[in-house]
Amino acid sequence: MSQIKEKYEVYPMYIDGAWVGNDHEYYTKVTNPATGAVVGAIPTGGTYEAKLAVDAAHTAFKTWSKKTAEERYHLLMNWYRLIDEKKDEIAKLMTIEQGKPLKEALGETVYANGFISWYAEEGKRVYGETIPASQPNKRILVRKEPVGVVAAITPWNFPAAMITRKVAPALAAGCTTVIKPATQTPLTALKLAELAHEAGIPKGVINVVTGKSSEIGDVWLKDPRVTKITFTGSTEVGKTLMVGAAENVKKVSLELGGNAPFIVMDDANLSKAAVGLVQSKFRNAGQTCICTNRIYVQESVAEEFTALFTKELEKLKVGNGLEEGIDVGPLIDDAALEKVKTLVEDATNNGGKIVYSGNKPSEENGYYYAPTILTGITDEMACMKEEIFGPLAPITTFKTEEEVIERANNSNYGLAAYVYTENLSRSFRVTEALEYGIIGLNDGTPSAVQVPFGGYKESGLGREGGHFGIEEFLEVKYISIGLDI
Ligand SMILES: NC(=O)C1=CN([C@@H]2O[C@H](COP(=O)(O)OP(=O)(O)OC[C@H]3O[C@@H](n4cnc5c(N)ncnc54)[C@H](O)[C@@H]3O)[C@@H](O)[C@H]2O)C=CC1
Ligand SMILES: O=C(O)[C@H](O)CS(=O)(=O)O
Repeated sequence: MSQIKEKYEVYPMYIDGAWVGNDHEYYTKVTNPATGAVVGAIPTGGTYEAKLAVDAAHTAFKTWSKKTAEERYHLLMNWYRLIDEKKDEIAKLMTIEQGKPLKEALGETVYANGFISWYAEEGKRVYGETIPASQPNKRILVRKEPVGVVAAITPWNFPAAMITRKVAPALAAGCTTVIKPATQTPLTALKLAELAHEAGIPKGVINVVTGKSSEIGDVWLKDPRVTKITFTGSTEVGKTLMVGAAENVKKVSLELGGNAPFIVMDDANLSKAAVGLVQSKFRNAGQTCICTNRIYVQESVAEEFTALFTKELEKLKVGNGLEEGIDVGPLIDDAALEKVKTLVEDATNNGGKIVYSGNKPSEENGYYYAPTILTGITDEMACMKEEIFGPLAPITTFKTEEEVIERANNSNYGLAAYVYTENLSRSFRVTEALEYGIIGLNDGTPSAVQVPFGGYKESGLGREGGHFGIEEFLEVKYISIGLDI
C-alpha cells in the first residue's frame, strides 16, 4: 500500500455515483504551487477505472437522455445553487491546487457556474425543424438528439470552468460524461462532482477518473460507446487525441493553444490599452490560452505606451494567492517556470532587453516569476513563436497597419487577438483581417458564457459557450415521412 495514502488526505474518484480508489495501490500527490506543500493525494487510476466510468455513463445514458429538458433543467439548477452556496470553499481549493489569487479563483467559480445556469436553460431550446417537402405525400422532420457518452479531458489552468463549459452543455443536451481532470488540479473537479451528487444528478451521468492520462485517454478513444471527445489543453495533445479519434471516427471538440497578438495603433487610447494589456497578459499569471503573447506597438507611440504599461505593472503584487491583495500567483510547476526563464534567455541573448521586472516572493518552493517587460524584440525570437504561458510581455514595434496585420497573422495559432484603436473604419479593417476566432477590440477580457469560444488554425476545432456550445453535443436526425394523401 502506497506510503502516500498513510501521509496525506486521499480524494477518491467518483464513478457510478460512488467514491472509489481509497484502497488503490498507487496514489499521486497534489501540491500547492505557491509553497510546494502536498495538499492531498488522488488514486492513480488507469484502464480499469476508465472502463468502469464508461460502463456507468453508458448505462446512465439510457435514462438521462430520456428525461425531459425541463427535468434536466431542475437538476442542473440544483447543482448551480449548491456551487453558488459553496463558491468560497471551491475558490480556496482552486487557489491551493492551482495557485491563482483567491479573487481570480472566485471569479472563475462564478464564471464556471454561469455555464451551468446558461445551459440548464439552453437545453429547453434544442429546437428541431420541419422543411417543406417536394412531394405532396411527404413530410420532412428534423430532430436533434444527444450524441451519447462524452469524454472530457481538461487542463489545470481553469480547474472549474473548463469542466462546466463542457459538462453543462453535454448534460443539458441529454449526454452523460466521463471526465479526466488535469493531474495537477483534480480537487476542484472532485468537489464539483460531490456537489452534483448532492444535487441529485443520477449516478453515472457524471464520472471523474484521476490517474494516468494517456492510459485513460486511450481507453476512451478506443471504446465505441464513447461518441465524443472534448478537450482543452496543448495543441500537441490535441493532435494526439484527434489522431486516436480517427480510428472510429469519434467526434472531437478541441480548445488548444494560442499565441495572441496585442496590437496598439497610433490612434489608440494608450491608457486604456495599457490597462487592457495588463488584464489580458497577467490573468492567471499569464496561463490562459487567450493571454496576450506578442505585443505590437506602432512606432510613434511605443515609448509613451511602454511607460504607461510599466506604470500599470508597478501596481501588481506577486505572491501566495491565499493572501490579501495578490494579483499574480505562481506558475503551475517547475517546468512552466523553466520555460519562461528559457524564453527570456533566448530573447536577451539575441538583443532583447528587460526594461522592467517586478518583485516576487523569496519563497524558494514557490514557482514564482515576476511580471517582466522585454523590448527590442524581433519576430524570430522564441517568445514570439511559442505560447509563453507566463507573466512575460515581449514588445516589438511596427510601422504600418498592413505590416502589423501580416505579422500578427503569421502564426499556426488562431485563438485570440487584441487591437486598440479609436478609429471606427480601422477597427473594422483590422478585426476583419485578423485570422483569429476571438478578438478583443479595445477589450482585454473577452471571455463570457454566452459567446462562441474557439480558434482558427491549430488553436482548435468547434466552439464552446453560448448557443454554439450545445450543438457540439447534438446529432441532427432527418426523418422523411411518406403519407397516404
Ligand atoms: N488551451 C488552453 O487553455 C491550454 C493550453 N495549454 C498549453 O499546454 C501546455 C502544457 O500544459 P499541460 O497541462 O501540460 O497541457 P496538456 O495538454 O499536457 O494537458 C491537458 C490535459 O490533457 C491530459 N493529457 C495529457 N496527455 C494526454 C494524452 N496523451 N491522452 C489523454 N489526455 C492527456 C492532461 O492530463 C490534462 O488533463 C501549456 O504550457 C500551454 O501551452 C495548457 C492548458 C490549457
Ligand atoms: O483555457 C483557457 O485559457 C480559458 O478558456 C480562458 S477563459 O475562457 O477563462 O478566458
